[in-house]
Amino acid sequence: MSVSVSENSARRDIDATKLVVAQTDPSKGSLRRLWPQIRWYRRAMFVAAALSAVGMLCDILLPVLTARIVDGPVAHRQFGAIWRPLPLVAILAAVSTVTSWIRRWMVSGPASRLEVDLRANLFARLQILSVGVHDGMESGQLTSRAITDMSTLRRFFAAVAPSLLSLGATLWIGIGLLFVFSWQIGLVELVIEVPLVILALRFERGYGLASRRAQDKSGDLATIVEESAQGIRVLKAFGRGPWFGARFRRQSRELRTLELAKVRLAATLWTALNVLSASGIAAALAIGGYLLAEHAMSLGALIAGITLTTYLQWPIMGFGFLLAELEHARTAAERYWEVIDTPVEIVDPAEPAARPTELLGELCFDNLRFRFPDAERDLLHRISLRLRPGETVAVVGATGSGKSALLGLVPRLFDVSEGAVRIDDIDVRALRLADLRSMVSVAFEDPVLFSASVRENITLGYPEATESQVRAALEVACADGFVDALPWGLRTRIGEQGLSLSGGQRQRLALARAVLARQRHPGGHVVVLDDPLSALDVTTEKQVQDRLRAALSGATVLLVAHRPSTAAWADRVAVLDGGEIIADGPHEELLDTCPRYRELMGGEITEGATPAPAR
Ligand SMILES: Nc1ncnc2c1ncn2[C@@H]1O[C@H](COP(=O)(O)OP(=O)(O)OP(=O)(O)O)[C@@H](O)[C@H]1O
Repeated sequence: MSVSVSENSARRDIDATKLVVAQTDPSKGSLRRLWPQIRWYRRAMFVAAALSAVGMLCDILLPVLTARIVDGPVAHRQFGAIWRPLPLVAILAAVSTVTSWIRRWMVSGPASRLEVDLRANLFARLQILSVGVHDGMESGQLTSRAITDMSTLRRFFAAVAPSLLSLGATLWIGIGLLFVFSWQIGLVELVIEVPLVILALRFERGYGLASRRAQDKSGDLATIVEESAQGIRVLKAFGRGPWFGARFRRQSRELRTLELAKVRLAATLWTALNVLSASGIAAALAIGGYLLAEHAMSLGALIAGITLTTYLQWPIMGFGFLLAELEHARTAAERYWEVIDTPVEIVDPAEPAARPTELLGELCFDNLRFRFPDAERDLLHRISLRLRPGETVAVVGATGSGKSALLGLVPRLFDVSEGAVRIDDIDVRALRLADLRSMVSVAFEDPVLFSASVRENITLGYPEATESQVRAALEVACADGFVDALPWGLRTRIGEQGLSLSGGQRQRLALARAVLARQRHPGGHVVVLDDPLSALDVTTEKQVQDRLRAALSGATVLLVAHRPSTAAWADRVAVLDGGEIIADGPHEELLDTCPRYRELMGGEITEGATPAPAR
């Protein structure tokens, strides 16, 4: 795969992500850390909260008007005057309805944009995280973070956060009004707030934990679905569909248990809130009835007090629902930050070296040592190898000897632990990643294709390639024949990971992609090929090799070879054994002089083949 993709946009995204991390303080709560990122959205959120509060206030003022009517025209039997406050009642009802509509309409656009922005941020971060970090991440977890968690955050900022703000305001204004009508009823409602706050705090802790477990589990479930879709051939061939199905059912049942635990917690809270608000209404009725009997309260005030207490039932109950949503959002934000906070190990240097104006393509591995971050010992050590500009060198070694890792050091998929990889005498770590990757084209043994057209897949490293350049690259990879035979030729969309193509066809498209990326830089260029012809039959391999030689003329090529035919094609072969290069020379010469090489090339077995030593 060529890695010189959309360099400018990648650079922009990287910078944007750095900014996000710099602006946030990891010691703060996960939702509070989003505050600087949603600066542009805050106004919409506060306006939405204000509109929501206005709507609720209108609803609260209705009982006040009712009290006026009862204590005024009704008490004084002036029935003709009853109609006078009615337009005001209609206006309050209309304002409540209209503000609710405007709030939804106004906030939906910005909230969706916020979701898109956060998702883009997450994706940009994933793009710059190193291959090693990706190796340790489950694809389903990433999918659920990028899709479900971001939707949860949108819902939170669009509806939950404004409602929480307005609900708090409504509760306090409602209680204040209650005090106006009757301090006794107001006091009852105020006392109810104390257990409410205690309940909310306890619920928050328990529900937050349950919500985190459930969201993680749903990521695990997504991973199983993705793995089963990608590995459907293996599962069918080995008849292991039922086994995978049982795994899926087990995880589903675990998710159900976690979700039920959440429901139980929420149900307990809602029941407690119900009891609290019903107790409030009962107490208000008892106190109000007593005061009315004692002539210490008017009938209008009693009606207003009871209606207000009943109305405040909704904010109290709604509080429970909003708290649950708040916990979902907090968990979603936590999972978002986990990705954003993952350290980026492979980054641009602070002061990058200039890209050589005329690249010669000399590639040098300078006494390097390499160990995977989570590994206990070095995979490669004392590696020194120099490729002259335009030279083709094959790396041959036993399976697992570190050939792919060695190749991955060139475009900085991994970084050396010691020593250096240099191109034209410049340490690859001194170059901007985008510059480096535009100087290096890569094709892997396991070709990755995307669910896009054949053309889009091939031009990944050179989107502006002309039709004739694309055709030339296809011809080099001997892929023109089968591509022409596809229903829509180059425009044919291939399935996810190119699964509708054979292994050899996919490999040839990946090779065409690397060849095309090389054409973008006609001068010196470095091409890294990780055994890209392994799935081809011998005749096609020979044909591709002949064409590759012409197409890659002038480029420095480092390739992994397993077969003698591929090794013989190179100018020189480096034999990797026990983490070191034990021999280096032309294929024929090494066959004569290096027993280990003979063995690797399928000759006689020699004694003392060395595994990578412990370091
Ligand atoms: N991200 C990683 N973290 C730790 N170890 C890894 C990682 N990736 C690969 N390895 C290990 O490093 C060793 C070398 O892997 P590498 O893919 O470079 O071998 P290779 O020589 O290319 O093998 P093959 O010929 O089978 O493709 C293997 O033992 C592998 O398990």
